[in-house]
Amino acid sequence: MKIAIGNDHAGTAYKFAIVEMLKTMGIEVINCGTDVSDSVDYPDFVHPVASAVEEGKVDYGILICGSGNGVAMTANKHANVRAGLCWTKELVELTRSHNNANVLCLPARFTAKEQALEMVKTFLETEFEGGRHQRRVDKIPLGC
Ligand SMILES: O=C(CO)[C@H](O)[C@H](O)[C@H](O)COP(=O)(O)O
Repeated sequence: MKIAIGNDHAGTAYKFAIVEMLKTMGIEVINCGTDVSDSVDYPDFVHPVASAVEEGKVDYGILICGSGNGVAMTANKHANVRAGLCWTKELVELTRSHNNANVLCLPARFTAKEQALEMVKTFLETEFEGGRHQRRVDKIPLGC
């Protein structure tokens, strides 16, 4: 499995913790985020992750900013990207099982680091249910 990860200055510390965990799980990680805490603009670090998902270069994307909203809004501009903003394990289960999310967006300033790690694990372990959810996901793109 291959994952692209991106973050702004609010998500740097969480990014490093997530990358370390993913590597111990044997997952290849492409780091598209900033590695320092100097102020940056999140879209600059989101588009490379969303493009990698859109083009099928990675299986999933993970994005982290302060609230999670900016990265989610940016990623969802890309075709075939379904980015879900989650702050509980239950929301992660739902965004995978019902929405077939391929990008997980995390709010670093509103969740504990341990909880963020648990949410990433849940994201990778939860399967899309298909069925009625497939029909709905198929209707998400404009023009459908
Ligand atoms: O949460 C964010 C975008 O949705 C970003 O992390 C921004 O950093 C946030 O808007 C706060 O900005 P600041 O420059 O860190 O004060």
